[in-house]
Amino acid sequence: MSLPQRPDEATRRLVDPACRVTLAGAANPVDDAAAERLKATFDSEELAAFLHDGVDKLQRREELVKLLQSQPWSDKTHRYFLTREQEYVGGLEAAVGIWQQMRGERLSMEDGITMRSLAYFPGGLELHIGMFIPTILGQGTPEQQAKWLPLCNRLQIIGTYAQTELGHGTFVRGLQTVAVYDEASKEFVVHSPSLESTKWWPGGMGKTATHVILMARLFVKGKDYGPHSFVVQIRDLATHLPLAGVSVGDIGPKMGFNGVDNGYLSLDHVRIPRDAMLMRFAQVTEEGRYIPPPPDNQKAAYATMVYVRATIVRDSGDFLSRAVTIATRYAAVRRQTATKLGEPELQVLDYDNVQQILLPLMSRAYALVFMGRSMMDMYHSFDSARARGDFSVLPELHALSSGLKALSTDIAATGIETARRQCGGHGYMLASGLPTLFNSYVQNCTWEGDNNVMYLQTARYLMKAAIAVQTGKPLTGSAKYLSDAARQPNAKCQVAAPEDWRAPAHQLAALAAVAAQLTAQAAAVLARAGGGRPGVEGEAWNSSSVDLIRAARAHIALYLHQNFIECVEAASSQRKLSAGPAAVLRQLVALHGVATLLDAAGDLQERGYATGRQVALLRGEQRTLVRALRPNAVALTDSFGYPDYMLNSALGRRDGNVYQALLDSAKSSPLNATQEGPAWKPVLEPLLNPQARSRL
Ligand SMILES: CCC/C=C/C(=O)SCCNC(=O)CCNC(=O)[C@H](O)C(C)(C)COP(=O)([O-])OP(=O)([O-])OC[C@H]1O[C@@H](n2cnc3c(N)ncnc32)[C@H](O)[C@@H]1OP(=O)([O-])[O-]
Ligand SMILES: Cc1cc2nc3c(=O)[nH]c(=O)nc-3n(C[C@H](O)[C@H](O)[C@H](O)COP(=O)(O)OP(=O)(O)OC[C@H]3O[C@@H](n4cnc5c(N)ncnc54)[C@H](O)[C@@H]3O)c2cc1C
Repeated sequence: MSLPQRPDEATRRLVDPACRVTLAGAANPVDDAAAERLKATFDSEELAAFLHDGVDKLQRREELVKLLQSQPWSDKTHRYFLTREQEYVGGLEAAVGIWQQMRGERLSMEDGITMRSLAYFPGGLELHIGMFIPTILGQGTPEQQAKWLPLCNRLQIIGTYAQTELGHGTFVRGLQTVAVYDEASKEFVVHSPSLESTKWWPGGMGKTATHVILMARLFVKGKDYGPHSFVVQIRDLATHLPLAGVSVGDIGPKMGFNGVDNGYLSLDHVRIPRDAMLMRFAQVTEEGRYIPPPPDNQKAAYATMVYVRATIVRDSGDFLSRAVTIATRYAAVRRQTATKLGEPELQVLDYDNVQQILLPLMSRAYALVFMGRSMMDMYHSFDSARARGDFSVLPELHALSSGLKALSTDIAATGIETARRQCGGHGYMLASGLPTLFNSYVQNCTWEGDNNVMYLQTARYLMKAAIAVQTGKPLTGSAKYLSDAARQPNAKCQVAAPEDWRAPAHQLAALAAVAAQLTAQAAAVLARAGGGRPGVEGEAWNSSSVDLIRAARAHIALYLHQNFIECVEAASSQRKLSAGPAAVLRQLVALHGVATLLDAAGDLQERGYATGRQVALLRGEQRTLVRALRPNAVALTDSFGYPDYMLNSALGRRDGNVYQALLDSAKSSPLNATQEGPAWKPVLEPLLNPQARSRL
């Protein structure tokens, strides 16, 4: 059923005159959405093509959307009304459906990845694709890859990554699952020796996976060599029943992501062949000799975590930009409160407070999108170097990917919820798309390394850099600015007018000053706690962790902003963008710098780098930049290039027809399947129906 957007004539004649004025003033959201696009000062399609690496890629996405919309397994109409079991089965059907389409239509891997993100239906294959295959690729020998990867690619086996246990997630060296080499049979015996050693959390392990990458402590001839990776079959391929000695199941409902069957697993002296240990780096020979990984790659078994953290950084911009798209488009068509009776009500996006929240969030989404691309480039160049046996960039990559994983997911998770709250009551509807987006995103702050713990890994690197600075050693890489800061410990902010704060040079100088101060402070606190001895472990480290995390956050915030500036300047100087989109991106960069600095307003002043007046100028500049960007708000969401099918949001639809979409969605609620509702017979009728009540 379709209702008119404005009150019809008959209604207007019925209502009293005062009310009539308000009703007549109501605007049409579809007109508002169209009018917004006319305000734009740049070509949003050009920017969209740039962000998606070409018009042809965008067109291809449209074709893939059509393909998905024609399939029952990727229909999203009922997505918000599913039971846990339906979600689990549906998530798998979608993943398998995409895989079959790829095979049947001979689609490329890139098409498959795009289809997965368009359909976005997390399920039992997430870890097969996201960690099982990458671990075999990264840590398996060529022979092991040849054995396992074809089976993985044909979905003849399904795997997951089983590292975390009931008792240990963060402290990987504390894992209790063991893999003991038996020289007589040339097998490993994998075993869970305690309740705490039960594997807990691996995605898809509950009811889907047939195999796991098991992270277990390797024992050879009684010696403990710490966590190593093994491929272990847990279910029979013909019956899907657990193999002997394997106890496995689903861990139960979670805050979100319920299509994924996260699982538990306990092993009772299960025997696996020697070649089940992934031996690209560390090896155990037939006769039971342990060959360690190369000295500069002692953490080879942790490499999958570095890869996945890089992909998490990449995805953060994607998720935040979806939320910003929904909230901004809705704020542009939602009207609330007329300043004068009889005047049209204001678009919510024209309220200063809403703009001041949504547009900085937009700038953060763009910054994360660019960061994600750079992070993956960094990972791929490490991967090529690793193939040549060169691990020299790993410490820097680990420090950056850990800190960026933490900061980007903090920004994205907080940002999605902020965006949802800007949508008022309708943002609380699943049909808005925002609650599901938040609930299925927020675990990114925890998995693959809790964010506090990840900041502390970056801090470990920073503290070593701080010690190097103190001893006069030259620094390279992302912490190089610490040497410059040490040479000018009393540098002061040079901003004199509000617009000075737009200059990348002023912004970077201020962010570097904050990061350098917080690093120096953390180093001093750590040294004091350690009785003057520098160290990156133990009680002194623990009692300094608040300062360490602040320092790491500031270091990564600087890195994120610097990357945004460099990417936009490179695109502009290489003429990948024309003047219009380049100018708007520069405004976003400026706003991102200002918003990031405002997050650190206290730190800017605490040690006298900036004055209160300079911070006031910064705040004023944020207002100016937000107002300058306001006409482009909706066009900037268009440049993210999300098809309506992908967003699956009544509020974020491109055409602005939000109220009709909400009503249509409500009508598909299973509670509306009958007029009287499912509680009528068992509960309500005995109470309400006089005849039934008389029978009580
Ligand atoms: C799709 C997603 C689904 C989710 C899946 C999951 O969650 S799966 C489960 C995901 N689970 C998690 O993410 C668990 C999170 N926990 C961990 O990653 C680790 O246990 C830890 C990093 C917290 C500490 O580890 P530790 O106590 O062994 O280490 P330490 O602090 O004593 O440092 C020793 C040295 O190692 C270095 N180094 C460390 N890591 C790496 C690395 N990846 N690479 C390279 N290097 C690394 C470190 O810099 C240091 O170097 P230095 O200074 O000596 O030259
Ligand atoms: C949805 C979801 C899916 C997951 N999927 C998988 C999977 O597929 N495979 C898998 O193996 N694992 C998986 N995990 C597990 C995940 O990797 C861990 O939960 C994560 O690494 C955090 O570890 P933890 O749960 O032990 O937290 P804990 O370490 O118990 O953390 C609790 C608190 O202690 C703090 N803390 C802990 N250690 C330190 C420290 N050294 N210094 C300072 N603070 C500290 C943390 O910051 C946190 O605040 C998943 C988790 C979730 C939520």
